[in-house]
Amino acid sequence: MRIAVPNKGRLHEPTIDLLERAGLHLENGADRQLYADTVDPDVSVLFARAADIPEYVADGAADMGITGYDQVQEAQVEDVAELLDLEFGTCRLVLAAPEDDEIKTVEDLADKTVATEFPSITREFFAERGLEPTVVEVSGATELTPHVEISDAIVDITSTGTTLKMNRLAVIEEVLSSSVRLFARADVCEESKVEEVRTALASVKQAEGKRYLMMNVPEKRLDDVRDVIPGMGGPTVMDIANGGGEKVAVHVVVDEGDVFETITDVKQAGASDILVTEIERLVE
Ligand SMILES: Nc1ncnc2c1ncn2[C@@H]1O[C@H](COP(=O)(O)OP(=O)(O)OP(=O)(O)O)[C@@H](O)[C@H]1O
Ligand SMILES: O=P(O)(O)OC[C@H]1O[C@H](OP(=O)(O)OP(=O)(O)O)[C@H](O)[C@@H]1O
Ligand SMILES: [Mg+2]
Repeated sequence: MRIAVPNKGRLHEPTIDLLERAGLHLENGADRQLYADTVDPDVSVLFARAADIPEYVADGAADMGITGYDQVQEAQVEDVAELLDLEFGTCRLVLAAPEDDEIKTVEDLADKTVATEFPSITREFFAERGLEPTVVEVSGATELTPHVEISDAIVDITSTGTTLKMNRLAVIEEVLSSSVRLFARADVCEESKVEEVRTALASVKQAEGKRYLMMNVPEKRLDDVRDVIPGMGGPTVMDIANGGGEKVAVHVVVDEGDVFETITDVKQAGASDILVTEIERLVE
């Protein structure tokens, strides 16, 4: 089973980090190498450009892929299925034109020129409105093109909006909203290794923003503590070895945002020896 992952750019690091946290530690994958092994002898990694990954998965160069939803849509590949939203690389593809221009609506672009790194998505966006502007494909610095008379408007990625602002461009409409996805070729989706990888990555996402709380509670106060715990599926209660049967250990998973309040509440309810730890993975 081979997973295609971004070889550079802003998605590279977070993707490798995610694989590592999922337990798929990379081996022999020094910089600039095309392939890397993982600790799992049945899983290897292929490094590729973010834009090429959907094609590689569809063609069989890899079986699974991790890249932006925008790239998957642009590649127009058939027979690949999305398995998981990895919730990073969050951005929007937007149609934008110079702030001081007379172009204010999608319709204003009917006979105009739009520059983009995403020609398929752009053509489809306009076609849905019965419009067919000239679409010019560029491979970067799209935001400059309206200012050098290559285009009247652009379809490009924005997240903070800084680049658009710097180039005095205003959003006309959102074309697509994107984040990084895990996907696989349809013919391998049912394979157990694919499900294993999906579960491992999902478990990392599940654990994000969660904390594990452990505490000791006098048995007679257990109900009071239980009442103030917001955790998932209720706490786990265990006898403490040599605890004389008077105290029990309570373990619970809570949202990070609830930790502060929960500690105060359980303490008041009689808990002591409270420990808070991070969770690496959580398989529900
Ligand atoms: N500003 C951004 N904020 C969040 N996600 C982004 C942003 N820019 C790009 N992305 C996401 O990252 C993907 C890859 O973009 P990136 O800029 O890393 O590569 P690239 O410039 O296409 O790669 P290359 O350098 O190989 O041409 C995009 O398709 C999109 O999904
Ligand atoms: O809304 P913002 O936060 O300003 O982000 C938008 C910018 O981010 C991306 O470029 P990137 O930084 O990846 O550079 P690139 O053009 O070299 O890909 C994208 O192409 C935009 O130019
Ligand atoms: Mg980029």
